[in-house]
Amino acid sequence: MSPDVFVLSRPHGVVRAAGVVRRYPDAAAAARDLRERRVDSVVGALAFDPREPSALIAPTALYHTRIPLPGAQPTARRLTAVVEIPDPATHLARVQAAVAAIADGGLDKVVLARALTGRLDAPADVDDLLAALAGGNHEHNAFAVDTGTGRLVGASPELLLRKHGREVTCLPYAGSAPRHADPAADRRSREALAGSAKDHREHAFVVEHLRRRLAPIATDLEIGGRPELLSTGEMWHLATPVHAVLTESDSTALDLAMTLSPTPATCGTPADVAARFIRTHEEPRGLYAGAVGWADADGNGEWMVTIRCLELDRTGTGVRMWAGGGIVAGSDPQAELTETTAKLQTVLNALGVTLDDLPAAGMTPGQS
Ligand SMILES: C=C(O[C@H]1C=CC=C(C(=O)O)[C@@H]1O)C(=O)O
Repeated sequence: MSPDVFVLSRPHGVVRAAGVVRRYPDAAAAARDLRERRVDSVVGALAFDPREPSALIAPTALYHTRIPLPGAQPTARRLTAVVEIPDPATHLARVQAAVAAIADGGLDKVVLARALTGRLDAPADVDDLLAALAGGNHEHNAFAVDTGTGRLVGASPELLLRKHGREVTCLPYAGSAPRHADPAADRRSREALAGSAKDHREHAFVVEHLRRRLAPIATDLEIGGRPELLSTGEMWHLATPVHAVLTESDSTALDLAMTLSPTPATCGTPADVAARFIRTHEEPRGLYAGAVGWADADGNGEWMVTIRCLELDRTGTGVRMWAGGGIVAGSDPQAELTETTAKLQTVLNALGVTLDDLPAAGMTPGQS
């Protein structure tokens, strides 16, 4: 298994970290040590709920290369003892409850997630998994974090922030439609998303959150007009480029990640009401739906929204994966369940597990 405690592959290159100087479950302590240059860099994962433990590390060394990870074909595996958390009927009921809460007022958007756990027939090698994830999307996105109890591994397309000096770029994603192998069906799915008022509403909450958090700390703030349509191997998404120049240069990329995360791409609007809804209805998310990335003491770094991911236990056979979707007025529960299944395909494909192997899970493949 890889000796690296952290790997982030992006289209512009790979950042790796080796060795552990210190582990930080407390993100505020890591951010303070980095700001005060007590450590040179911090890598890892911020929890979704700031009150839950993060998995941050001050590593011995950080390495940058300018080439993304090469992709590789997944190794075929079997996943057994599959459990869906919650079961599909409960997820449908939660979506209905969210739509009702939105209709009652006081909540505009909430992102509801579900998890799937199981056991692989052979331990997953993190390097193989990273290569399969990087090979599954045209940007070669992939990440892996040593959490202390296992590995968090995934391929998030969603850039929370990239910071170089005072320059910041973000690429928020929200609004989704599944990809299809048949080009005509794939085009229809893309066009349906482009014309979906519900998905554009869902997307706008994320952009508005970034505007509100960045405007007070930026001299320049440019936000794209109509969202772009971008794709992963499995999904179409609406995405809006954001560019900001920060007023001051003292804050690090980790400080900024903590200011921006979680966005309404994984939590909701208003944030406190959505977070309460999630806490009441869901099992704790841990690291899913937080942020994963690196930051150095010069203030630079890059953080992705922690989606399209799974956690492997120490043995490399116990696996938990998640997918969520934004619920707004007009969301259809069955379509939301299908969307989470399509999003789970990112990690299922990389694991070499097919839906046919999951009859016990009651998962319904997206139409193609
Ligand atoms: C919360 C997830 O995706 C987010 C990112 C893109 C599109 C999303 C959506 O359309 O709901 C979600 O906000 C996930 O993949 O688990």
